[in-house]
Amino acid sequence: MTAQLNARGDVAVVVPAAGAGVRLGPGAPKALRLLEGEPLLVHAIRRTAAAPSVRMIVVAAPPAEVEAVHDLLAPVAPVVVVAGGAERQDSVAAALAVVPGDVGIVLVHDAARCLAPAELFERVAAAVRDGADAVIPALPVVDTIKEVAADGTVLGTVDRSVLRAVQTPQGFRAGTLRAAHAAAADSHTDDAGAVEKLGRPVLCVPGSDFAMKITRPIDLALATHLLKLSA
Ligand SMILES: Nc1ccn([C@@H]2O[C@H](COP(=O)(O)OP(=O)(O)OP(=O)(O)O)[C@@H](O)[C@H]2O)c(=O)n1
Ligand SMILES: C[C@](O)(CO)[C@H](O)COP(=O)(O)O
Repeated sequence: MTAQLNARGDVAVVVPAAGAGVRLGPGAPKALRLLEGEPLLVHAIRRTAAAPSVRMIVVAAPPAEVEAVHDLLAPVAPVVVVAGGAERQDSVAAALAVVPGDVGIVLVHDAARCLAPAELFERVAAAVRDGADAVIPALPVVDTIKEVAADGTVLGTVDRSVLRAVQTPQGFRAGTLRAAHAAAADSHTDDAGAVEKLGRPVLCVPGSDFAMKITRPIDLALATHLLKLSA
């Protein structure tokens, strides 16, 4: 595997970037849409590659865009590009399959969270290095949360003090992530969810407002502003 960033790094980052971006509206696959003139994926990989612990990056791209993504990212950082799958977890599994066996820590990071700073990668990796099997960045929930029936009737108010909004990069001992993916029978929206199903503990560390996920059109507007703050 030649696409090595920092030979002394102990972390591989898997970047699922094969989603369509349906909630963003019609257009190119989401990772290739532009934020201030550059694709989201370029913003994401630039920040990922700036984290000193990162030895290699594997991107799962839309299958029709593998060559184009390789060419796009070549000037940004050395990366391996594989074809993603139908669901996010299929894309993660495809990228994880090419991570060499001697890499001890794997981080999974959404291309859609393209402004997550290098410090966040380091915080998550450090917590895994310190002994946690699985680590997720998370923020407190700021709204009051209601449980609501299909007809709109409120069933109750949830105690938000025990809730967290979860981000990426999520970090894992490589063996734990491989075992979780191998065992995953049903779909999971994040990789920590698959680890939870193994019965293994998952640890939260503080997240970052800059790691917001670009999902809806308004998120692009918010990210444009955040990009100016982070530049
Ligand atoms: N089959 C898929 C679906 C999603 N992803 C990636 O997983 C991350 C989180 O997914 P999300 O933000 O929900 O992206 P989309 O699936 O593209 O969004 P939508 O549901 O609106 O189509 C994104 O970086 C996306 O590219 C992926 O690699 N492969
Ligand atoms: C992995 C994730 O970004 C953590 O919040 C999220 O679960 C992705 O979910 P999506 O439904 O694919 O956007």
